[in-house]
Amino acid sequence: MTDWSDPDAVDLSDAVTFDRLLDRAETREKGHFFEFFAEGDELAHDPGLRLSHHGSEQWMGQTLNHDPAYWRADTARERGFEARPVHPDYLIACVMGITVEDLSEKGGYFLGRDDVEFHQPAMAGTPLSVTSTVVDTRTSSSRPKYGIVTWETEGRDRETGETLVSYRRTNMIPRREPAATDGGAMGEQDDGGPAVPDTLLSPEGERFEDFRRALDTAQKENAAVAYRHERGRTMDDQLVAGLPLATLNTARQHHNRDEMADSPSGDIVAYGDVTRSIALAHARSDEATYRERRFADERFHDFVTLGDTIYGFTRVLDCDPDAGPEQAGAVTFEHVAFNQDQTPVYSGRRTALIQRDT
Ligand SMILES: C/C(=C\C(=O)SCCNC(=O)CCNC(=O)[C@H](O)C(C)(C)COP(=O)(O)OP(=O)(O)OC[C@H]1O[C@@H](n2cnc3c(N)ncnc32)[C@H](O)[C@@H]1OP(=O)(O)O)C(=O)O
Repeated sequence: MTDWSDPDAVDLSDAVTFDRLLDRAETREKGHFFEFFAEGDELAHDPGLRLSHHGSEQWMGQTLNHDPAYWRADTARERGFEARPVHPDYLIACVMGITVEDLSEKGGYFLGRDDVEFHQPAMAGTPLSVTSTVVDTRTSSSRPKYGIVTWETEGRDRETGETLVSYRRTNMIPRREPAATDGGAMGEQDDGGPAVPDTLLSPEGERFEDFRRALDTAQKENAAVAYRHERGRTMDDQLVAGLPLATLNTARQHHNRDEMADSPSGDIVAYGDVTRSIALAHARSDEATYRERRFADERFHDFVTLGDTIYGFTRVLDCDPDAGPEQAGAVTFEHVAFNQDQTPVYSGRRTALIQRDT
């Protein structure tokens, strides 16, 4: 009988032999199918990511986030931070990146996020501890090969236990066995198209008062405050594969071109947090941000692949002069990331503190 543990028993460098072996081999799987998740389950994510200035600066540079408070200690102190924090987009991308191995590595898509709250600034050197709870699971009525899972996730400082960021996130997750569904229903089409305001106003400057004046004017004129941002950023390898890998995000969608060739996108797709961060950077370049507060109703509407260019569009929804410290007021925006074909790929509501006139 052949001793198959003998290193010379099979020649692994022979392509025909190797092909036959691969056909017989079981794949040691990563990630979980939809059926794994049950409401109430708690998962502790274990990768050892430590926030760093290097990671934050790499993220900010690549996504065009140039707010000096996250680059320079003196501006950080002027803005009321004890020390220079890491960027909140990098923080949330790291917290979510760590969870991918347990929650979404099997594939499927990141559909949206809600109730994003930044509890306190996060500092370089902080080791992360991240936990998630399954809050909802349901069958997708339109895609029998997928289920839809919602988790609540909290990212904490592993040493102090303090919560840094929390959110509720929804993904499409492949099922091990397809479900029987009616294939989904088509919504009714409106021939006339939705109503849009005749006039879109832009704030004259980048301070809280500029946004407030523009909103006041818009209300009197039956207009909306909404504008485009000029910059665009084309998705290259560094953005699509490099940044998610740097956050330990193991989703194959971002770095395995072989697997993604047969998927609906036909190629690797950008990490939703990268797409979002680019559109937010475009918006922040036209405002005097003081602090990020929260995000709601974030949705990822379409794929972003290599070579797509991401632009930004912003609508101003509300200005609250009483919600911030002396130096700033709270503005709620709706931001949209769109591609070179003017197709929206991300939208979300953001409340940020914007500096007042000095
Ligand atoms: C991280 C990470 C992964 C990523 O970052 S992946 C990159 C970011 N995400 C994407 O690129 C996804 C882009 N979106 C799409 O391509 C399409 O939305 C998609 C997923 C192909 C679905 O297109 P549809 O036209 O079929 O979209 P529907 O609006 O009909 O939605 C399909 C079902 O999903 C439900 N749904 C959609 N959004 C949400 C949401 N925010 N919350 C809850 N449920 C949502 C919708 O109700 C539909 O349900 P059915 O029962 O009717 O199927 C990572 O690994 O985590």
